[in-house]
Amino acid sequence: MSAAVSLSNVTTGYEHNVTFSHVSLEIPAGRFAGIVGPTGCGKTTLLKTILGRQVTFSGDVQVNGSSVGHIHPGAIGYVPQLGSVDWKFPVTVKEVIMMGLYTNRRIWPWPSKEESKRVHDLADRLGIYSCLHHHIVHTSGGQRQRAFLARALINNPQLLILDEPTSGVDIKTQHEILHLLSDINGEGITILLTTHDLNAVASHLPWVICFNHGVIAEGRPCDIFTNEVLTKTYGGDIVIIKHGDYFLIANNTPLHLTGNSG
Ligand SMILES: Nc1ncnc2c1ncn2[C@@H]1O[C@H](COP(=O)(O)OP(=O)(O)OP(=O)(O)O)[C@@H](O)[C@H]1O
Repeated sequence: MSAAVSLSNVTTGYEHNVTFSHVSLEIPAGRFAGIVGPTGCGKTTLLKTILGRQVTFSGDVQVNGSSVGHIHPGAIGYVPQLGSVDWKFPVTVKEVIMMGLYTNRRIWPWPSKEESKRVHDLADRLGIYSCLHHHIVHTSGGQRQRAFLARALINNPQLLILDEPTSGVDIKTQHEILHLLSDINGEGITILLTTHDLNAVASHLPWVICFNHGVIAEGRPCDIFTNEVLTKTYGGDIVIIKHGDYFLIANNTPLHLTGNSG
């Protein structure tokens, strides 16, 4: 497999603070990988580095064999953390999807017939056709995630990057989103996402990268999710419950349930 993403000795951060240094990482084309690690460990910064939106202090970042500064804006689809989106902005689901078309620095703002068809086809495929004309504020977390996924896919990217696509939705919607991403990956699109949900990674993703200001380990979840690696990544308090081929990762902090006895 050729590399969809290649980081060589990359150091980056904000002003004088280094977020990670001398990171080297290769994502082969066609991979479906999840990046996990504690809050503030640099996962979003890593994604922004791959997107070419993060100033690097040193090192080299390549996407599909080209330096990240030289790739076509539509070549990477990006779904940001939806927690950072201003939902009061008056747009419909259809307008959110169409925003993806404007990366092409076009002058004419209206979609062509062919682009309109693409918007409708994608909405249909992602299960949001019926809410295309709904204001985004009136949609559910799962529908918003799908709308932004459609926006990211509208230019037929080879690489799809998602920042916490499973946060803020219920377990069923999480599974649906991960199934959908797995289908999209099956069509040959490389997918890289971040998540805090280790169990979702364990059950849906073929590859995991444990990150904490650098790559701690990477591999198949069944090989990588060990006490040793998770302790190195999170600093402890993680237990892994194994049952046959299945495993469950839990926080070791005792849970004190308060009763209603008053
Ligand atoms: N724009 C910014 N300016 C200054 N520091 C920043 C900025 N964005 C992030 N940081 C800092 O860089 C570090 C890494 O942040 P980053 O958002 O990459 O972590 P993360 O692993 O994605 O966190 P989370 O899981 O909470 O989303 C943190 O210490 C954060 O405070």
